[in-house]
Amino acid sequence: MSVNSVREDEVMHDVPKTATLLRLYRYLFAYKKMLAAVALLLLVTLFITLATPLMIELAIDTYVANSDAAGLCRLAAVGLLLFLVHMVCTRCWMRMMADVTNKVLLTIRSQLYEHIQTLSFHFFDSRPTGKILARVIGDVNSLKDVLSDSVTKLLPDLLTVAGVACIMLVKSWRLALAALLTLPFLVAGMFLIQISAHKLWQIHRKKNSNLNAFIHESFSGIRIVQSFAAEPERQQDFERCAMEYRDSFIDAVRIGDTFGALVEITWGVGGFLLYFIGIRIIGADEIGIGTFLAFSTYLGMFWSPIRNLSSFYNKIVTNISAAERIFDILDTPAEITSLPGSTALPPVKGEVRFEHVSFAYPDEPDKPVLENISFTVQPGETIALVGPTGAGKTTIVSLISRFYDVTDGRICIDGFDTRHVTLESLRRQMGVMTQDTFLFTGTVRENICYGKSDATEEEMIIAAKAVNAHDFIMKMEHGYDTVISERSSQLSIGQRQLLAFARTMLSDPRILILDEATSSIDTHTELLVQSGIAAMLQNRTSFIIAHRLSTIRGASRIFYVDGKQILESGSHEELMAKKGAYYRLYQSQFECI
Ligand SMILES: Nc1ncnc2c1ncn2[C@@H]1O[C@H](COP(=O)(O)OP(=O)(O)OP(=O)(O)O)[C@@H](O)[C@H]1O
Repeated sequence: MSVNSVREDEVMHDVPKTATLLRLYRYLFAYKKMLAAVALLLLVTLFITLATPLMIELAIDTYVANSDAAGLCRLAAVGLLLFLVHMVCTRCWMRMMADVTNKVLLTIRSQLYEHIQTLSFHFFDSRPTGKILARVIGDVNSLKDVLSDSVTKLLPDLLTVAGVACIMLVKSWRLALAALLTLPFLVAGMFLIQISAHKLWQIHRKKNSNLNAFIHESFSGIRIVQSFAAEPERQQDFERCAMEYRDSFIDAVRIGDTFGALVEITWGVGGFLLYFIGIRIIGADEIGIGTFLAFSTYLGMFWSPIRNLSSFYNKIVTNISAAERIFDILDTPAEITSLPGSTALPPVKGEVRFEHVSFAYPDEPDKPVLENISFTVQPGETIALVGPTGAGKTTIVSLISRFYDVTDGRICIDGFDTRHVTLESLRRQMGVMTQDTFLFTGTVRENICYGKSDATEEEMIIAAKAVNAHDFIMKMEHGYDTVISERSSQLSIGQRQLLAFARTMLSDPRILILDEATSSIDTHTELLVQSGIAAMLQNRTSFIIAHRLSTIRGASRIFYVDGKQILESGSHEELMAKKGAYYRLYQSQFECI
């Protein structure tokens, strides 16, 4: 199976940067009215900013030159008023933009989460969970600045540059051209730099993802790490991942920094050309001192937004790879979905029929795990699946819940092809319990009612009593309101299983799939678990990957799975009498129990 590991960089499809950017901006355009208001406020502030040097020019060349104190005071009053308007407008657009940006991030994150939930097991099988976390959390966060700066910096800076250039051209086209002569060099330089910068930021995002995955994996498996005293090795691996992360960051930042240097150089040369051409070629006497002063201020006003634009461009190059990674997941098709025209599966009795089913995992289509399997299980039957490890027992039960689609043949529940009924209606009638009993952080009550949130107190207690969970729950500090954590170290393995049984019992599935845990638990809990299982099996069709002797013997039929087939099927007595593969397995494994 090709699995992307914590040590391996993810493979991404190349998507044009402009396409990614436009797709990102579509989220912003959903807030057109707010953006229009922000743009209006920005225009007001821009107008005031652009008018300031003209007011200075007016003050010096007219009022100061003519010693007009009254005129100067009137101009100062107008200046103060404009300053206040500028301040209020700035506060308003900043708030509105922060609001829009946060709403967009929430939308993207929700879409990601919703989409990832629909993805098949194949998606989760093929990458570490930490890499998924990196996309939902880190990558989404890094879009924040791009989104907000696109409106608050890009728009005013572009308008400022255009406005200043126009004013400069109108006032003295020769001075303006002299000052802006270096601009084409800047644009060409930035284009060249961004090619390598984008690649380096893509690498950095992948290293960030590896580090996330490593940390997630290490702490999820901390018990194994500690029990093998493997902390030093893990530490070394961590340092390697962290160093790769750091180095990739330094490489990317270094090249990103050249954007700034390029702007400073072109700005400096532009300034020199302004003074050189202004004084030496045009002649200082042709230009008034006020005009020269205004021009110098405009030069700063022109290059300062250019510097902002270059750092914004740098930000886009830095973060576009995060957007690419987000859209990469959003574009991953949900392989297992309700097909168009699917109808809801009506409440079933529980007949399960495999018709010539073959199956290969999506990553290894040439290696079939099951070949041409056919059987029918009647409602209420208990089927024990046994066989050597890797034979395909888990695969068979995964196909019943449609966690994967069959490669060939079909699976019917009460005569309905599982691919032609809605996924929700199918899975709502199934109870799947794996060996790894997963409990959510929350109260015991929330965990039991997970599949049936509207269950009454009485229903919940009946379910817990039926599987022998009630007594130990009542002994817990707060009974059903005791908070347990995902790992719930305060619960034994057997108790965790009993809680999971109660959860399944309450949801009352017509078809139960149970991967029996082999873990050893104390004799008393073992007895409770056994009778819990017996209670769950009543009145429903059950498939159990069986390890317990009591389950195997009590099953209606046993399927011995091996060589991609169900080699033998029948009751315990029938298969023992046959003296075949099941008999040998039983002799070798179970006689010693
Ligand atoms: N997600 C997967 N992708 C690719 N191959 C897989 C996947 N899961 C299992 N396999 C392969 O399919 C085969 C059957 O696996 P399966 O888990 O069904 O066996 P099993 O009989 O349940 O084994 P065990 O008793 O050890 O749990 C094995 O060869 C296994 O390597």
